[in-house]
Amino acid sequence: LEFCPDNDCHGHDDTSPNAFKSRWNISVSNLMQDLGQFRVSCKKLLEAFPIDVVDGNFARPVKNCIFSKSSPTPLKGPLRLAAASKAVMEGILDVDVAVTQSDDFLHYASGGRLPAGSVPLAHRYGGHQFGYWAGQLGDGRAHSLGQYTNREGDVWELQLKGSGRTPYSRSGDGRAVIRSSVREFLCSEAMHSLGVPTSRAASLIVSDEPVTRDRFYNGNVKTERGAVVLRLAKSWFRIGSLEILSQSGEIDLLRKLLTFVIDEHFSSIDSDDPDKYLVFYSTVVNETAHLIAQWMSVGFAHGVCNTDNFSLLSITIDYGPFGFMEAYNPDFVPNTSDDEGRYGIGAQADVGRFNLEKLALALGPVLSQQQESEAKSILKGYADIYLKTINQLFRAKLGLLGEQEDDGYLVAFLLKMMEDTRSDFTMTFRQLSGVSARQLHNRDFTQLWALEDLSSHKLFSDWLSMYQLRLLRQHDSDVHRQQRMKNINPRYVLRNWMAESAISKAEKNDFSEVAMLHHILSFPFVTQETAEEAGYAARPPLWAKRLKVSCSS
Ligand SMILES: Nc1ncnc2c1ncn2[C@@H]1O[C@H](COP(=O)(O)OP(=O)(O)OP(=O)(O)O)[C@@H](O)[C@H]1O
Repeated sequence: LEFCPDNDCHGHDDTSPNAFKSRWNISVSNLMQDLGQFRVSCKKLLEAFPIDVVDGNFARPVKNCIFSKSSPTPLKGPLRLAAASKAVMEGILDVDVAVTQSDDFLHYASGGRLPAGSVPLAHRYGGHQFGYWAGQLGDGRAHSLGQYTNREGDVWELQLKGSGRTPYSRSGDGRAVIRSSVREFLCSEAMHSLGVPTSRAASLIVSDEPVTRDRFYNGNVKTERGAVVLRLAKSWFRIGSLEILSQSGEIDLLRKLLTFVIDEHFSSIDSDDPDKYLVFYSTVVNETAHLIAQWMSVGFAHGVCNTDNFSLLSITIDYGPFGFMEAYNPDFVPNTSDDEGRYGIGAQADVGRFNLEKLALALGPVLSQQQESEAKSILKGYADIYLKTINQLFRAKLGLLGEQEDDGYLVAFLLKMMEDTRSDFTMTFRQLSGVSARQLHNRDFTQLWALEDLSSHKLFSDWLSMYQLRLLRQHDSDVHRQQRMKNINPRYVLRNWMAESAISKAEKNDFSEVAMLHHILSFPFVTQETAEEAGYAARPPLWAKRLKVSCSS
């Protein structure tokens, strides 16, 4: 409810700037209304690191730098604003969201014009992809515009994604299509509202520029259209940012980057501590375990957990072929590109450990032998941190207070029944949040479709008796339990079919459904009339089963 003053918010359809202003009753006096005043700085990044200044965005191997200077290639017009996040524009960038309606904004947010102070940069990184070292990757279609320090004093790094070739584009065209850009815009904002650490998205601009993609890698090449997302994060550095320096023996630069990241983003680490890299490692291990547990608690499968997509700040980055699990299935794979299920939902915690092992290897050259062995012990603790966190999160999802001996069993029992009955992950927890003790007692699940599915399990009554007993033992009011549960079990997540429906309209320049989803998913815990009418909490439509998500973007 962060940005909505109306506690009973049932969604709002009118997303025009005037409607925004009257609805939120905001004062725009201290928000920038003229984009000419918006200023970023690249000073810190330019001063901290050697920069590759070779001119031109031609693909090449790059050495001894962290960034290359690289200018965006403006999207070919006509340009259209497909979506803007008021929360990001006003809450982070101090800019009145009404300016997104201007012609100027279309150019600033798609690479045609640069904000004051910007020296656009492409970041050099590498990574392990699907288990193997892939060598130099880097921002092949993203440009960092610079850092913005907002009124709160928070520093955010702005990036355009889909803004043209860079030295890291390899054989790529530097573009992103509407389909994947709508997904990134909607999902990163939705994840924020779910309380999951993530990059943010300010806007989505679409163009008529033709972009060809072989969507399912089957030779069926189609022309789509290019789009650019203006996105931001406190930092875009990834595990792969360190790996490339370590792999290519650039150890001074590795130290420099580590010092920068620690000084800027890990304020609790003492820069004089001889174990600072180890403390840094331990923090990333801890936070990555938490992040993946949070993904699991909302049924989110990232889809491409390569080390170049794992942030050093442990935020979710790179929204590609992700998916929210519907029917509960620990083997759920959100896309058609991962035949082996390497990045299936149930494999994410293990893949997290694999990536953290690669991080430890990348740190190897700056660690003593003793520290390297301590890093190994730290990684051994990862599983415990993950299990402790996930148990906590799932206990909370069931409304349990404190921790009792059989809680783990109660959760595991429920998940097994969900797997057997293929009950919907999101709605099973959500509907459990809404049932009273009396309804539980009477097994009254009328119109609660996910619970009806679940209760078809032959052991459901046994589980329910255990659950009721557990609730009775915690001497909690029914109302409080339900409220707690409703605040953490979302009613709406970005299901693939919802995104697909909005995308097919956006591809015809109708952005109404993107706006509606964006708004609804900003309040995922609040029942909203528009969302109910759209069927977002109903059983997924049959056509949803035929949908496929590809990695091509
Ligand atoms: N169309 C493209 N043109 C140039 N480079 C590309 C293109 N698509 C992907 N790449 C590059 O391939 C690598 C892997 O792509 P991936 O899809 O994981 O990243 P991304 O979505 O482009 O970027 P990010 O992780 O910043 O969101 C990255 O180095 C990326 O920049």
